[in-house]
Amino acid sequence: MSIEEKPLLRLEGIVKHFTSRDVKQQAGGKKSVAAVDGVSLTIHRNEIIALVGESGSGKSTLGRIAVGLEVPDAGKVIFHDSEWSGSRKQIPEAWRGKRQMVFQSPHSSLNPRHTIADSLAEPLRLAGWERSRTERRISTIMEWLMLPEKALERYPHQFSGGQLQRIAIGRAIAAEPELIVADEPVASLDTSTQIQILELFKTIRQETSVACLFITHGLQTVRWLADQMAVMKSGKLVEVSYAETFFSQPQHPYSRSLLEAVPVPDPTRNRISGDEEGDG
Ligand SMILES: Nc1ncnc2c1ncn2[C@@H]1O[C@H](COP(=O)(O)OP(=O)(O)OP(=O)(O)O)[C@@H](O)[C@H]1O
Repeated sequence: MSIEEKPLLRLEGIVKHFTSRDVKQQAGGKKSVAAVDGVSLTIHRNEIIALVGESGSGKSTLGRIAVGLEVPDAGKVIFHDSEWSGSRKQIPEAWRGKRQMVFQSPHSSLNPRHTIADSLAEPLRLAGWERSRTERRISTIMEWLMLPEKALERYPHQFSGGQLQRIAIGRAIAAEPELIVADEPVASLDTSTQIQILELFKTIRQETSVACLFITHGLQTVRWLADQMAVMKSGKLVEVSYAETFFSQPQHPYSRSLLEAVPVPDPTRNRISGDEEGDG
């Protein structure tokens, strides 16, 4: 895979504070925690960056800022050549639908009363796609998800957790976004199901030019998926390295401690073939 030189998204000096209720009560005044504290990060088309770090280090907040779900207190979000640092209402119209989020729970993005066909078609309808193009796109996505066409008429409760997460990812990529932020998309799944989701991200990368910021606690999860590893600690980015370098020669002491704490198996030895969940 070749990564184009021109950045797709640049985060520059991003700062985000939250007022902590606990701190406020203890100190009797208004205090805040810096969830993100001066972070700059660049992502290119077709690139997968894994964002790792301990719980509370600011990964989700940075991801939410990258897709426009959270407004930074300071810093700039630059998408292609246009820049945003204001309120959510001021997000440039041309950015609409170009950045999508995948959440840990697929239930956050799938309506239990909608069929899978409706859930996949909705973003395309909002983007103004015509019917025949919509149908072709949905067929393609179902192939990537490895689900049969007949699954389109079913409802979320008729699928396993892993299948639902694949469908939620399919919905996120349906209208051809340029960036996906996936926030712990495999955290609640068993190992073989996790591998299926990671395989799906690989397929999406092969078939499209979408970039992905993949937030995870699990270093072993992203070893064979990520191009770059970005490591957050206490709201700051302490290392951004190519994955190969990161796993062989981590630069920052915190990266080394993360690697020491987690066994990193060779995923090719655990790879499964086929879909253990059947066709739903
Ligand atoms: N809406 C909010 N209101 C108040 N504090 C928040 C809010 N969102 C995040 N925080 C705080 O900001 C800090 C960073 O949180 P964030 O969820 O971004 O970290 P994280 O690295 O994604 O953690 P995790 O891996 O546990 O999801 C934490 O101290 C968290 O409690």
